[in-house]
Amino acid sequence: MEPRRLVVAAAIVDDLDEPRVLLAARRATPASLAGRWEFPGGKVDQGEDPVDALHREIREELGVPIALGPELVGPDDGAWVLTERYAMRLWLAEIVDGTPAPLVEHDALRWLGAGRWREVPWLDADVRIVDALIGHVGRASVA
Ligand SMILES: Nc1nc2c([nH]c(=O)n2[C@H]2C[C@H](O)[C@@H](COP(=O)(O)OP(=O)(O)OP(=O)(O)O)O2)c(=O)[nH]1
Repeated sequence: MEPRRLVVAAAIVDDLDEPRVLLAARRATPASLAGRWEFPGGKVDQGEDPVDALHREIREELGVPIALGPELVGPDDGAWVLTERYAMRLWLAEIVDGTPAPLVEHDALRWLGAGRWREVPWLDADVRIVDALIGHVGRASVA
């Protein structure tokens, strides 16, 4: 079987030192995923460094530069298996400059406030990752 293709994504928060608000993005494509929410990001190109790929994807999708915080290390060799075809690595991040916009692939962005991080219909594979993120951030105010 082919190894899973690596996807990289960002859990963009208002403040890396004290995260309270999380940015979720609603997929516009493909039809099978449209209307579900995810962490912005995308596939790592052949030979591309994963961190470089993440900065590139966020620039393309949201139009803003980000600074990365810690990685939310997953249980599958450090990654989070999404499907038979994809596994994802996820970093906490904050926006360095500007206002994000749903430029491609997404048709809405939403800042989820404290206590509301589960309140959108995340992609199936993301539900346990959101739970882990809440545990990692580890404050009652976001749980
Ligand atoms: N970006 C992202 N993809 C996710 C998440 N959860 C999840 O199951 N996926 C799936 C959806 C897609 O099948 C795959 C990532 O593909 P993508 O469409 O975001 O990749 P891309 O931006 O490079 O798109 P493309 O130009 O290659 O079509 O991973 C998530 O939180 N963020």
